[in-house]
Amino acid sequence: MIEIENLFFSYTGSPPYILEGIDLEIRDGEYVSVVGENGSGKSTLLRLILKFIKPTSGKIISPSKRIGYVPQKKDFSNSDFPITVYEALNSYRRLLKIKNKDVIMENLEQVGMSNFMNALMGTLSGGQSQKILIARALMGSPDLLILDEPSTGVDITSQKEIYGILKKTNQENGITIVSVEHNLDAAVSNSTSIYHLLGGQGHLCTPQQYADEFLKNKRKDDNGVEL
Ligand SMILES: Nc1ncnc2c1ncn2[C@@H]1O[C@H](COP(=O)(O)OP(=O)(O)OP(=O)(O)O)[C@@H](O)[C@H]1O
Repeated sequence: MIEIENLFFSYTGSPPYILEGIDLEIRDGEYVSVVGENGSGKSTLLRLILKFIKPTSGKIISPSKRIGYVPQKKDFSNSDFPITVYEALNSYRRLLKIKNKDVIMENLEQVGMSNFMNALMGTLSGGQSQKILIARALMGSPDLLILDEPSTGVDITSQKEIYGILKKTNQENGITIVSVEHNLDAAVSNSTSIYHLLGGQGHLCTPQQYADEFLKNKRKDDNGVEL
């Protein structure tokens, strides 16, 4: 469980705050999508949960020891430093001090990328590289998986596959997921809860409530007619 109590945060340490009095409980096994406008503090909240940064005031209690993290999409097309999928995952395996090399294949299979072991990272599509980043994040058998916009820059087919992988990871392997989402339909279809950040404050709701309260309004034109 992650417990956030009366959390305030600003990058300068003084007002104005990006996050103001956040109270949030995420139970084990949940799949929470964090949504909100650009600049509303979604990635900042993830960084706080990951302990990359500290709250200005308030508390975050997260007993998770093994956290997998999928950062915002990276560009691997740097031909000056070609690295294969295997090499990328193997160096991460060494970093985590996992002795058994089989984890590389097991995790590639889990994301449907076992045929890409020898492919250069720079040659992968956006969706394929995102799946490799998910495989990497799953390598240490995390109990908590944190993702920052998993489907941004990814084609529609790969998006479906990625959400399928995440849903399976959550439902079958019981891994808690906290994911920043710009894809609001995916957030509604896949999550168990949605955390909506607005004006520095957050509101936890069910996917159905979010769809009813917010998505419906977004889909109306300026005259209130549903699009
Ligand atoms: N390292 C930083 N130093 C100072 N300000 C920052 C830093 N990172 C983000 N900010 C500011 O904090 C605010 C929240 O940023 P954050 O990236 O958390 O928002 P977000 O909701 O994830 O946005 P987006 O949807 O555009 O990714 C923004 O005003 C941003 O400019």
